[in-house]
Amino acid sequence: MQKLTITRPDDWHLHLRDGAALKAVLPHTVRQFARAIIMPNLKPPVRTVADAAAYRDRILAAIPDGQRFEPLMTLYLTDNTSPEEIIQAKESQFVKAVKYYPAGATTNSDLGVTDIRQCDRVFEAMQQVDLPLLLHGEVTDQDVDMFDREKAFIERHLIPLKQRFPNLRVVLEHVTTSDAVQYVLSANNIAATITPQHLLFNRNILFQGGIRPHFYCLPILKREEHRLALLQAATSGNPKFFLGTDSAPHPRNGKESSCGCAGCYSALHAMELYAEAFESVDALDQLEAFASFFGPDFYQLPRNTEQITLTRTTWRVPDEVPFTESGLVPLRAGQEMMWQMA
Ligand SMILES: NC(=O)N[C@@H](CC(=O)O)C(=O)O
Ligand SMILES: [Zn+2]
Ligand SMILES: [Zn+2]
Repeated sequence: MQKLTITRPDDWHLHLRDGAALKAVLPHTVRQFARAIIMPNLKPPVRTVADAAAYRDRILAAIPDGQRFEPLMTLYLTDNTSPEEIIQAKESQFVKAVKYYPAGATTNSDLGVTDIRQCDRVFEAMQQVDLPLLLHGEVTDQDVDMFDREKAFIERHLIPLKQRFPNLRVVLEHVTTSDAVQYVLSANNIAATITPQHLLFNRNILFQGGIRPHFYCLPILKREEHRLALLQAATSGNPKFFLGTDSAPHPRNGKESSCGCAGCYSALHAMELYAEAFESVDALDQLEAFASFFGPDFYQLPRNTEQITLTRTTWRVPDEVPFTESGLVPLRAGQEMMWQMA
């Protein structure tokens, strides 16, 4: 195949940041995606409908002239989120989900939830108004090995949560293990997003010839057997698995540091990265449903009607793109790509 034309996709997990960073990265997403679920982990986080409305306006103002893009907003769940805020969120129409971060699990999660069982009144309201819950599904317990934190989250928190709220619609974000795939397949009212890096790389890439901070994200890359399980899930045609890049820009000096930030920048070339992953298992015919159908179906939104085209062309990922005071290193910087968006 030399050319692939599909319905314009959406990104169901995206970090756009704010200010100059937002202006630098948004055009990359807008070039490919019609809509995106916008993560609320700003500093300070997007905690209320009023915060989300203001952030949405800043995003809309940063869209390049003549282009169209719809930011789908989320609220950042804290110990203090009220059921009333959930009802207002649903009524707002532009808040599409609530995001749970365990306190301290990942970038800007300090104000996240300290004990998920304390949020039951909020989950009750979410189940009632049918507002999806998005999970950063990792425990933070220091006694749990870094590579087992997703599995432990499912066992300790997600299974009990689904028992308490069977009708609450949940997205287990950026799944990284075969355990997560198995669990999502086995339960009702749950879906999962999958990133390009977790489809393309296993944890070896983190240490290939030296330590490689630009492949460091959370949840961390896992063993090859897990990558293969994710690739199988993404290309299976099962609507429970859909596209969410988790593109998470950090300045170069924040990544190349003695204590580097977690997050891979993939918005520059997300669809090209996914195309490569799907082609590696001869499943390009499944890309459209994963990227453009299953996400809107889960969120009960119309599918896009425009199309995009990817062509088989070799090009080199830039070493860096302009960002803030320090540049931004995209995933796979300096390497050759096989697909290009027309
Ligand atoms: N994925 C990451 O490694 N980082 C994300 C946060 C997140 O999605 O956990 C970020 O905001 O930088
Ligand atoms: Zn996360
Ligand atoms: Zn994320």
